Amino acid sequence: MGQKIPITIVTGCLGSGKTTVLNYLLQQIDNKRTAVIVNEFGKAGLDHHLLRESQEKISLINSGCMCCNSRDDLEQELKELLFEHEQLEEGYERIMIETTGLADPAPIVYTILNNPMLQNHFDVELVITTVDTDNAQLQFEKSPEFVKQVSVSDHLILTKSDLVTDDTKEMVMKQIKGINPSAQIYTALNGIVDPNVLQKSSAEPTVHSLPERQYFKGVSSQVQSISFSFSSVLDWTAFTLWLSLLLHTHGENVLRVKGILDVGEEAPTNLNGVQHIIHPPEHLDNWPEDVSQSFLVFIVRNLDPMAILRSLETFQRYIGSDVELMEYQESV
Ligand SMILES: Nc1nc2c(ncn2[C@@H]2O[C@H](COP(=O)(O)OP(=O)(O)OP(=O)(O)O)[C@@H](O)[C@H]2O)c(=O)[nH]1
Repeated sequence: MGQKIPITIVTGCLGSGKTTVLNYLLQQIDNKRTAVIVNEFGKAGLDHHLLRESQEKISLINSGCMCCNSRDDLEQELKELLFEHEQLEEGYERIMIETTGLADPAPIVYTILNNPMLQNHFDVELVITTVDTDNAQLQFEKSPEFVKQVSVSDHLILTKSDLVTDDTKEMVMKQIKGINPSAQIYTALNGIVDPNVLQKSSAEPTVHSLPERQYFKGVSSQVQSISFSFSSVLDWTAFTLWLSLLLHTHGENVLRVKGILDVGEEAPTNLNGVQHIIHPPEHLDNWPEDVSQSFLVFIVRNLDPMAILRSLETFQRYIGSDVELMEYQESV
């Protein structure tokens, strides 16, 4: 089997600038080797037309929101792209999926990870969320999807900052850091963004720069993050058993879990999960700079983070290492 084809999911609230950013990025990369799947809500899809000018291969899934009811479509679309990929002299280098503004990205990731065939050929490498700075305040308060999109993202792109004051931009920045301290933040002006936004950083996840506690109201008020460190090598089997039990019971409320774990090999294992979905763990080549021991970060909603600590402490005998609380952050 060849290398897996990386998938980038671009999500963000309705009208937050996903298509604008995607259009720009497609002009910056070898778009002949990039396939784009656009999922639009409603029968008359528009974004794929906007993208078509810059793009050879573009598919539209418009039977509804992909996270709710179009997962079969997505599966089918990816299988077709794989078939094409194998026919092409130089196959696809990357697949980009633009979701509807209503989408919770987690089920999309789940569709891919839950299908052995897709899992063998595709790797969900990045989730990118566009954040409309002008509307972010309202979305924090009113849209649980928005909070989920921010929570599960690797990279966040602040859009439309030309429409707001510097103070508003600063506040939105603090709010999104409060929800997802480890995401990297970029800014786009009318879609123009640093193309490195498409590169997964080797330093992710980062828990060393957790921001100060932020205060704001809204849906995000129930979102909290907590991180732990481990003093010695972890027993991987016991650890995954513990994590499976936790996610089985509380998966809905665990928006994100990330970690760098020492499981007794030369370099650590990168753990990455979105809600109850855990990506296949990735063996890193080296320890990232500034990281010398295992750590784990959770972003949770409606779940007492201290319950995770207590549970870990109960299990630490089996996991093989003492656990220590690193950071605890409430978004309220
Ligand atoms: N002023 C300003 N307008 C922007 C910026 N980025 C995008 N827009 C505009 O915002 C509107 C919505 O942008 P789209 O890229 O269509 O947003 P979208 O997220 O793809 O929209 P949906 O697919 O409907 O969810 C368009 O009119 C864009 O021109 C920006 O940085 N500044």
